[in-house]
Amino acid sequence: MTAEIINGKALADELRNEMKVEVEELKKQGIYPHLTVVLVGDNPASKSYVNGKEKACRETGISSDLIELPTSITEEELLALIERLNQDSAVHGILVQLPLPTHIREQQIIETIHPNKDVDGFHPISIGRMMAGMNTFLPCTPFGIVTMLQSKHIPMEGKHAVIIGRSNIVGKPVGQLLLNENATVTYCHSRTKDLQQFTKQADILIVAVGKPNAIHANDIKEGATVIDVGINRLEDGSLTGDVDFESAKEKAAFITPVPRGVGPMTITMLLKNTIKAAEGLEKL
Ligand SMILES: Nc1nc(=O)c2c([nH]1)NC[C@@H]1CN(c3ccc(C(=O)N[C@@H](CCC(=O)O)C(=O)O)cc3)C=[N+]21
Repeated sequence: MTAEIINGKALADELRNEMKVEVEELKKQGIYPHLTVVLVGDNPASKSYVNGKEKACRETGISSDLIELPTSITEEELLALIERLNQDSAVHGILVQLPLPTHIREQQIIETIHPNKDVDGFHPISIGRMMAGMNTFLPCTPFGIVTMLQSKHIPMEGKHAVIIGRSNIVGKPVGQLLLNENATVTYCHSRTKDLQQFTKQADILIVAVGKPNAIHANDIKEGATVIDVGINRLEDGSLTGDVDFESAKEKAAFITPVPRGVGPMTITMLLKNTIKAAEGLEKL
C-alpha cells in the first residue's frame, strides 16, 4: 500500500481562509482579536516559531504583538508582565513561548496566565476541562492532530491509538483527546519495554519522540495512520520528523509529512483559540 499523505499545510490554509471571514465578522461587531506573544531570550528555533505565529495572525486579520525580553529577566518580572496582560482587555490571548530559561519556573508562569486567555491550553484549569470533555481551549498540537484525522474522515471510535511520548504539551493531551473521541489509547514512552509490540497494534500511531528515524515501516501495521509530531533540525538545516517517512509511507494508509504536516496545524489551532478567546468566555 502507498499511503495518502495528509497535507497539513493545505488544510491549515483552508481553515485560515475560513477564520479570516470569522475575524471580519467579529471586527464588524467591534471585536478585534488580539494575541500577545512573549519571547524570553534568543533561542533561534523559538524566534523562528514565533515569527511563524505572527505571520499566521497577520494573514488571518488577527492583530498580534511580540514582547521580547532578555534571558536575564527574573521570574518575578515575568509574572508581573503576565498579570498586566491578564488585566488588559485589549489582549484576548497570551502565549509565553516555551522553553523558558532554567531560572524561571515554567509551571508558575503557565498557572499565572488567566484561563480565559490561555490560548495554549496549558493551564491546569484548561487541562482539567479537557479531561472532563468540557468546552475549553484545547492544546494546539493535539487539537491540530484530531482536526487532521477528522478532515480525512479517519475513524477514531473503537480504534487503537498508540501514542509514543508523554509530554504535557503533546503526548498526554493527544491521548486524552483521542479518548474523548472513543479511541482505545495506549501510552508508550522511554521506559516502555518492547515498544514494537505496541506500535504494531496501532490503527493510529502518534509519534512524538523527538528523534529522527525512531519509527520504521517494520514498526507499523499495514494500513495504519501515522502522525509524525517530530521536528528535528538536521545539520544541513533541513527539517525532519521522527518517522522514517520513505519506508513508512509504503505500509501506512495515511501519513503526515515533516515539514508541512502537524506544524502548520499547530499554528492554525492557536489562531482558532485566539478567535475563541476574543469571542469571550460566555461560550466556554
Ligand atoms: N508556548 C508554546 N506554544 C507552542 O505552541 C510552542 C511552544 N511554546 N514552543 C515550541 C513549540 C513548537 N511549535 C511549532 C509550531 C509550528 C511549527 C511549524 O509550523 N513548522 C513548520 C516548519 C517551520 C520551519 O520551517 O521552521 C512545518 O512543520 O511545516 C513548528 C513548531 C510550537 N510550540
